[in-house]
Amino acid sequence: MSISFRGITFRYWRSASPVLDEFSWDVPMGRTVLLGPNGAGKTTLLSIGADLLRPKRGQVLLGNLNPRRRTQRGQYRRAVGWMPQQIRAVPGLTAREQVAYAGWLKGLSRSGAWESAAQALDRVGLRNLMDRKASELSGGQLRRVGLAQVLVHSPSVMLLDEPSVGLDPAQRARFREILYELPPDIPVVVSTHQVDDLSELFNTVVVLESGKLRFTGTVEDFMSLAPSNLDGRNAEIAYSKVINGEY
Ligand SMILES: Nc1ncnc2c1ncn2[C@@H]1O[C@H](COP(=O)(O)OP(=O)(O)OP(=O)(O)O)[C@@H](O)[C@H]1O
Repeated sequence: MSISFRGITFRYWRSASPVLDEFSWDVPMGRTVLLGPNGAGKTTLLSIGADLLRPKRGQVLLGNLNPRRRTQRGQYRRAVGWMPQQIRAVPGLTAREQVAYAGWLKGLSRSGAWESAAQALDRVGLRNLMDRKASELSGGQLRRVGLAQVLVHSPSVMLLDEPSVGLDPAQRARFREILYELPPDIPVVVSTHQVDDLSELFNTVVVLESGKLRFTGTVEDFMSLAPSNLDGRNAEIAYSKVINGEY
């Protein structure tokens, strides 16, 4: 299912200027990395996609589903997998209960959510900790619970806000594998500041700055903005060129 942002204008309460102004973007299928400086509007954009923030003007559509229509809102939200920057432990729940609860909220049956939670936690490498209270997990482990909360209900679109921050190298590698295993025919948007392994992982690069799309293209197009033979710094150079308007 395709997701698109159409003419979105969004301003935080009491802010002088909008974060997004008449912003439009058709999110491509496959894995897209969303880059951009601090404050560019990445979290705001993804939160609108997850229907957690409501734009003043414009709309976001998932196929024909419009979350502004009350009758379609539930279906829209169930179809979107959203991983926020901060994952909170639900007090009193184990990791498995927390993930199962997320699955149940997204429309799975109780027993389906329970089974699916175990599988999702296994995928993120937390099988042996799934009966531990979520509040007793480390920050990195809790982030993996957050990812499991997305995987548990097999969504039609995934919006992941800085999902690999705080993961140790082995878990970061596992995260890359999970991304790689996702079906190619759903849009997956990953906001990140890490540009080290773009070409292995992503189909599309998007750079957002001051609420505007400064670049959108394939990883090859993006990397070609930097001169060759830079020993792995190509993505950083390409990113700087886009941000400095040098291409
Ligand atoms: N709750 C809020 N109230 C007012 N302004 C906000 C709020 N949240 C974010 N902003 C502002 O909106 C702009 C976009 O913020 P946003 O968090 O979307 O950026 P970002 O690209 O995700 O940044 P980062 O890379 O630091 O996570 C920033 O100028 C920020 O200060």
